[in-house]
Amino acid sequence: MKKSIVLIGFMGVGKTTLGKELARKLQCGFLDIDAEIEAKYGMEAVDIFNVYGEKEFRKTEREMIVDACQLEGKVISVGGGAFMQEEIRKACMEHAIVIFLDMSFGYWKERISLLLPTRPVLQGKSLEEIKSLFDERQAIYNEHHIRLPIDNLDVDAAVQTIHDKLKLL
Ligand SMILES: Nc1ncnc2c1ncn2[C@@H]1O[C@H](COP(=O)(O)OP(=O)(O)O)[C@@H](O)[C@H]1O
Ligand SMILES: O=C(O)C1=C[C@@H](OP(=O)(O)O)[C@@H](O)[C@H](O)C1
Ligand SMILES: [Mg+2]
Repeated sequence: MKKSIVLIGFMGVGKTTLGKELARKLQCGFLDIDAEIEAKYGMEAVDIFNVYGEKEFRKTEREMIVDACQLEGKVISVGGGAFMQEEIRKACMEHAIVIFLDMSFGYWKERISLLLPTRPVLQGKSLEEIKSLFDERQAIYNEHHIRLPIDNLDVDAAVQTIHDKLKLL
């Protein structure tokens, strides 16, 4: 596998979880950009947003992803907001294989309580506001090479399906 694989999709759809397992199955390296950003600042994303602001988080996210997506043979999970930046979308689409993990809102909202404490972007928002954000973000995920509908798929099934789709490329 020469090109790296970049997993995109809304917060909490399983990019980090599946990325780790996919890398294990493909026997290649795994990079989670949020974990890299958190390691750089020595704090969690919620605190980076509070202390340095979202603008700084997005700048670091952009620099790291533009570099990482040009590496060979890695599975890379990016944050759900990364594709809002055109520079990131362009670099990933050019250099990597972009896989969109596509979950319906009905299914996603069952996961919300798991996500609230660690996702700064969700904090202080009503369910309607989160639904609007979810709908807005779907447009930015339209740029991808492979779409994986992910409702009802457990981690093993999702990894197997991605593996099968990659073989067809
Ligand atoms: N296929 C799945 N089935 C059930 N729960 C999942 C699945 N994938 C992820 N999760 C759970 O959902 C939450 C968010 O997963 P995570 O991988 O962090 O998503 P993301 O990186 O897209 O934000 C975690 O608590 C994780 O354990
Ligand atoms: O959607 C977003 O704007 C964000 C998603 C998060 O990553 P996950 O998609 O892995 O939760 C993380 O990058 C940060 O909290 C911002
Ligand atoms: Mg993640």
